[in-house]
Amino acid sequence: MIRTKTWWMTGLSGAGKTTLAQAFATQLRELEHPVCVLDGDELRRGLSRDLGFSAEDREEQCRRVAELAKTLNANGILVIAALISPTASSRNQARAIIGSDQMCEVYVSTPLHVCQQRDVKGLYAKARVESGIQLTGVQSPYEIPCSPDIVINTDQTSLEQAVHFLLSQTFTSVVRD
Ligand SMILES: Nc1ncnc2c1ncn2[C@@H]1O[C@H](COP(=O)(O)OS(=O)(=O)O)[C@@H](OP(=O)(O)O)[C@H]1O
Ligand SMILES: Nc1ncnc2c1ncn2[C@@H]1O[C@H](COP(=O)(O)OP(=O)(O)O)[C@@H](O)[C@H]1O
Repeated sequence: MIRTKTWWMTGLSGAGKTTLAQAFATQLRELEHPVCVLDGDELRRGLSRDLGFSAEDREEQCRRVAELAKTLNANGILVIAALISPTASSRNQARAIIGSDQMCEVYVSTPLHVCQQRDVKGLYAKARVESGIQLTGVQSPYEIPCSPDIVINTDQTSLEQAVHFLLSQTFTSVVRD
């Protein structure tokens, strides 16, 4: 059994958070662990549709997702949160809500130029012509995590390798605990 926890994936838009979160969740489900993916982009279409991308709204988005994660964890469900969570304070707030022992901070460290090349949603192209969109890493800051538990650069690590690494870390930590 894995101790109930939350993997908090932080990184730029296009870094690979959603892709990695979904692939990791699939593997955990195959091992019969109940798991819920909380994706920032998706939650902003419902629960957080009142929020924009000001510094205050981003902090509030992270707070809401952390509260959800805490409740899910308390009900025995593993959580993978995929949020840009651009500031140290937003991630520290999440840790304070979820609990230090439960939260595993995963920095998806794919560099900006790779995210720009991928430009999955066309946001980087839009940011080149619209200065008002406050895109993270372009017009809005992203603070690099100081001491993440895990770092994954999807430019240098395949999806399969990254998921395998996350699984191996999960089971090592169970043995350690
Ligand atoms: N200005 C701006 N900056 C950043 N992101 C933007 C912006 N506008 C729209 N989007 C889309 O919103 C998704 C990020 O939402 P998050 O809740 O993860 O962001 S945050 O943690 O509150 O900063 C993000 O999803 P991902 O690409 O999956 O990261 C974007 O698709
Ligand atoms: N090793 C990898 N891990 C995850 N995504 C990758 C990898 N290599 C390429 N990609 C691609 O990068 C893009 C990442 O997009 P996405 O997962 O939506 O990022 P984010 O959620 O961080 O915005 C996807 O199109 C995905 O197929």
